Amino acid sequence: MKQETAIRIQNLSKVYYLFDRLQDRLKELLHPFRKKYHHDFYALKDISFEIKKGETVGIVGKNGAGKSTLLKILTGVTFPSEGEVEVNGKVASLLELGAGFNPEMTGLENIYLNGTIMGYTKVEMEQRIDDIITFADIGEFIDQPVKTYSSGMFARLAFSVAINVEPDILIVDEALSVGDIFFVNKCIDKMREFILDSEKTLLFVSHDLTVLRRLVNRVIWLENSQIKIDGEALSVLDKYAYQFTDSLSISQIEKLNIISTEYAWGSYKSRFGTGAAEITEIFINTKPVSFDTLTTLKTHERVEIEFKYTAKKILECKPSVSIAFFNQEGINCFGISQKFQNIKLNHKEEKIKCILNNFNLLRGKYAISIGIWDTNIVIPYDLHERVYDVNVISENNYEDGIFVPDYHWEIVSDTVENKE
Ligand SMILES: Nc1ncnc2c1ncn2[C@@H]1O[C@H](COP(=O)(O)OP(=O)(O)OP(=O)(O)O)[C@@H](O)[C@H]1O
Repeated sequence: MKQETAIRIQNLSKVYYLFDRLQDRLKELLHPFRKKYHHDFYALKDISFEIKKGETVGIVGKNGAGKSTLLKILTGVTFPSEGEVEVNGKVASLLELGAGFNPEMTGLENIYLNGTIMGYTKVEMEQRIDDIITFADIGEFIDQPVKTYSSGMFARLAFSVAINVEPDILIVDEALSVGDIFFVNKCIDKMREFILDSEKTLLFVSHDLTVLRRLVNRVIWLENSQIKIDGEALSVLDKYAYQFTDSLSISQIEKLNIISTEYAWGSYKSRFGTGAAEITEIFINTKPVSFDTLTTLKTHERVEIEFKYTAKKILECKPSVSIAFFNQEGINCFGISQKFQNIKLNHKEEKIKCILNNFNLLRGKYAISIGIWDTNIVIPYDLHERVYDVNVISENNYEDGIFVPDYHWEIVSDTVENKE
């Protein structure tokens, strides 16, 4: 079945008129022969893309790249200078702080105001009001004017309204960054619930690449008002992140390709790299593992992770290898790497083993990434990103959290009982 279009943008540009001096604006307005005093500034230049229903799309780019302008056009807050915009479905948005809210009205009044803007009747909003108030969790402030809210409280209310009005398309612009970690996680869970429905579309702008990795399966990278790359999330995010490493030029970044999509069946699993070397086999505690095995590990036990690799061509550079464990929230619980000065990258198969003497992650599901890289761990040759699933069992019920340090307890007080 052909997926329907949620958003289609064609040759979209947004031009702002910039004036060197304040009075130039007035001079231009009043000039009898319409003399130009401004120069054009393109916040967006000739952007085209299509988003299908059910897609979850992240937008990244440095400050001023044009991300907010794009979302403002999609939500009708501002208009395009050129090009076409087509949006199919009910849109709820969480744009920059304050947008769509009346500061003089209470939180409760603003909920109804937003509902009306979205096309809901008062009765329809009354059916949703309890859910909105419960999720926002801002206590008695719901009856106070929103001008008295902290930025975090404001984001709570705005997100709660946006997610609870059952939109077809949810557009979120960075606003969550002001929320505390608990609220941000709560919002991410809610957005995951939202995108489970294959008809729903999410468009999410963030500078937080970890949050994006957890949420989206496609990323559009904006640079200098244009699309630089539009593609599979993990691949684009990694390329985006690499630009911040001094040692890699943009031309090298362009050469990074997904070498296999063999494992890319979950939104968090992928395999990519330049392909100069390839990991061929992986064993955990001597058992071979693949993308569909689930390995059980026990806290405090010795764990051995072994892998084989071969290089496709002879490389001068000495390789580095890495292993990382991610929990279900996508948090990197630990990552360890090693440079090997004494092995060469050539056609010979090499075997590497990492021994974790006292494995200290606590109960839960984790995904392991394993990679072979250049010496500085900047260019991946073959990176299996969160491919190998493990289930960790912890027998001690008095230990909880993500990991347990190497510890013991001692009684240091000098009481009679203790001396016995
Ligand atoms: N009303 C305006 N008048 C003139 N220039 C504007 C206006 N609004 C935005 N711009 C400019 O357009 C460019 C894109 O701005 P935009 O807010 O879309 O960037 P962004 O990618 O969202 O940045 P950030 O990450 O800082 O939020 C910037 O250079 C900004 O200065």
